[in-house]
Amino acid sequence: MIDHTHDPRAQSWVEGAAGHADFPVQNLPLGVFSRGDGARRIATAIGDHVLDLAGLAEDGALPQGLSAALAQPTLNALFRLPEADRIALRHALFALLSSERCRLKVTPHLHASDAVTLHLSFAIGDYTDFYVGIHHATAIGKLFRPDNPLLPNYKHVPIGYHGRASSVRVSGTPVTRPWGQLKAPDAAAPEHAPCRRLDHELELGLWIAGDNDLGQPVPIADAWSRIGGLCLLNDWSARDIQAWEYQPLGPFLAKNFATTVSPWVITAQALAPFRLAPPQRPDGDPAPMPYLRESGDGALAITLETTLRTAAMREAGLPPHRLSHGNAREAMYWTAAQIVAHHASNGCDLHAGDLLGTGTLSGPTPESAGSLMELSQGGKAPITLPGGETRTFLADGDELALHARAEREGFASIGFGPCLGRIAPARPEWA
Ligand SMILES: O=C(O)/C=C/C(=O)CC(=O)CC(=O)O
Ligand SMILES: [Ca+2]
Ligand SMILES: [Mg+2]
Repeated sequence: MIDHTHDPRAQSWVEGAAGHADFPVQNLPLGVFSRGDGARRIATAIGDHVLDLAGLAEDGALPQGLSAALAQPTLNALFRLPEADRIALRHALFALLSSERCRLKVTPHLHASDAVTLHLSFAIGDYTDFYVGIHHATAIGKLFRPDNPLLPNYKHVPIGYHGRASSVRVSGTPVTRPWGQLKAPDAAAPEHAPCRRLDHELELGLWIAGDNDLGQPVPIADAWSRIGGLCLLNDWSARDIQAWEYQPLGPFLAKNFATTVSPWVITAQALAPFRLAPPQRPDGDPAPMPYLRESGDGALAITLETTLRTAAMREAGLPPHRLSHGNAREAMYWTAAQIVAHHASNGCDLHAGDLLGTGTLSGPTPESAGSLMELSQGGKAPITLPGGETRTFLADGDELALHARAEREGFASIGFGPCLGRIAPARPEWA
């Protein structure tokens, strides 16, 4: 059901918010900010401002039952509450920000976005990364396993691996080039050295809401109610370390040195109008098993983009260069709800603030590839950048940014805000 918070004609009185590219009043994402040495506080974004929800709640301007959760330094407590509470919060914020009469009450709690620091929005209990991008799985499979690109289980079971929550950081945190055991494709023996094939992976992150007890699966019909919201996620990947270490147990140190997420949680409520029918599965593909069978609207009308700006480009005043563009609907073989239902189908308990990555979201065309490994064809086809530099993988000083936008005819489009990381040089040798 579409409610009035999605009315494309609605506008906020906050200066610069009407028609804002990312944060018009139809978005109302949730996040955590601080000012100076101040404490972390929960906020929403409106135009080029953040609105302090803890402050508004202290003034009694938000539903009373939310005050304790809104006084926390993370979103965990808020996303442990029933979905109805976050719907009530969205409606209250929409009313406060779209009605001119509320200007006096709200204004003291608005802060310019460029005067605040944004933080990781949750204390992340667990992080799991899936592999739902079938075009990515096929392309990267060819590079890692030329004889055996898409493994026979892929179209039956959503493949995933357990990631590492401790090294997830918010957008803007530098990413230090990792050391590792690695083996160049043509080398006879492995060595211990800084990664030479540092890559990004363009993914969506799902923030889990609510809790299920150990032993209690999540039926597919309930899976969307367990998705609190989405963010962008960059699963930085050391391809030379990965190629050497990943068999037989899967990614380990090639992936867990850093994962970057965008700070704002684009809520499930904000995304409701952007849920669409998934693309038809090709003829001959197996139907999903009953526990994964979803009614009609599991795909997401979200466009995706990756940009790169090197140190030399910054120095020369050149803008970021678009590396890829595509969309989530075309990229995802399994939906957000299917990976939640699958994850809990053995009784695994998922908790508010857990993070699930979709897997790399590459489209079917070369320009929509979600990693440099694909864009440079395994390092064989260097990419030429404005200014004349070339890249196969990331160099020190490179700044890689992911962007996403939910877009659909008849609705105000809403942005995610960037998910960005700059590569810092490897540490000096320590051993
Ligand atoms: O095909 C492989 O062996 C490995 C692929 C990955 O890099 C794993 C991964 O992180 C999943 C993904 O992002 O799609
Ligand atoms: Ca990944
Ligand atoms: Mg990672």
